[in-house]
Amino acid sequence: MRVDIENLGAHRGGRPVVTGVSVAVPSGTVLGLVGPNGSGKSTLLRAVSGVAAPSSGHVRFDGTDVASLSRREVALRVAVMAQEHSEEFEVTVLDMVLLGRIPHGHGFGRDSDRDIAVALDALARVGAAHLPHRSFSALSGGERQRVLFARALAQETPVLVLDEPTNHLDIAHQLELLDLIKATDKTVVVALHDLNLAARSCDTIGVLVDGRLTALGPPDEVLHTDLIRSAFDVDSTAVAHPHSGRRHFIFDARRSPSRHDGTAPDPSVSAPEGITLP
Ligand SMILES: Nc1ncnc2c1ncn2[C@@H]1O[C@H](COP(=O)(O)OP(=O)(O)OP(=O)(O)O)[C@@H](O)[C@H]1O
Repeated sequence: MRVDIENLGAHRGGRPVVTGVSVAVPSGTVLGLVGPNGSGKSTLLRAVSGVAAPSSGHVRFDGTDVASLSRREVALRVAVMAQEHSEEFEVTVLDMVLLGRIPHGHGFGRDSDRDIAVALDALARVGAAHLPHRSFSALSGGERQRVLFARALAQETPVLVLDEPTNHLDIAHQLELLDLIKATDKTVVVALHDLNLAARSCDTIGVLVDGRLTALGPPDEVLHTDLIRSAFDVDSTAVAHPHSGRRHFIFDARRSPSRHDGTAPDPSVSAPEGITLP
């Protein structure tokens, strides 16, 4: 399912925090959103998933404006994994994943054999096949995160909106989850903080700074040392991965905050021998 974000604006706490964002996400591709803390990634994702109405612009799923859809119609199209979770109530892991089946007319004890099979399969896909009868509130942060991703998968939607889904995950589970995202035929919009993992996992990268999309394109075109310096105030060195040849960043130092001051790249910074700068 194609997702079109058109000239989107969004408020938070009565204040505009996202302005004029336009991105077309072709069906089956992964758009990664990166940007500093507070740059508006979660706010944009809330608007894209229909959780909060945009203050201006449109989000369309295969041409249909999200604003024209009922909550159930939205939930049949997009599954959301939010950053903050308030799911502290006592439920088993299996029941938590079965909540993803509610838009299909099931859930709350009316689960069919298929619903349970879908939920167990989703748990197996995120490496949580051993957890279904545990209490959700007694899980570790990383286990919870994987269960919530399983719930999103169990919703069987063509679109996934994921806000920092790798939070709390150990490196093996980060890679596993991102590989699952990459392998799925779903359309995915995902906020990520790790630029190297984002480059590895996303077809397109959008960089948000102060609520505006400052760069958009394939990872190799968008992510470079100047961009990292201007968006994050961080000096970095780009190296070619010895096996894949893919560009990889080593983060050298936090600069004193200087965003938007037009600071030119420091000419004294050069590549160590054997290292390729972009
Ligand atoms: N509930 C809220 N009420 C008021 N302002 C909010 C609320 N949530 C976020 N904001 C503000 O909106 C702006 C954008 O926040 P948002 O959470 O979208 O950024 P983000 O890029 O997802 O950040 P992070 O990387 O820290 O998760 C920030 O200035 C933030 O302080």
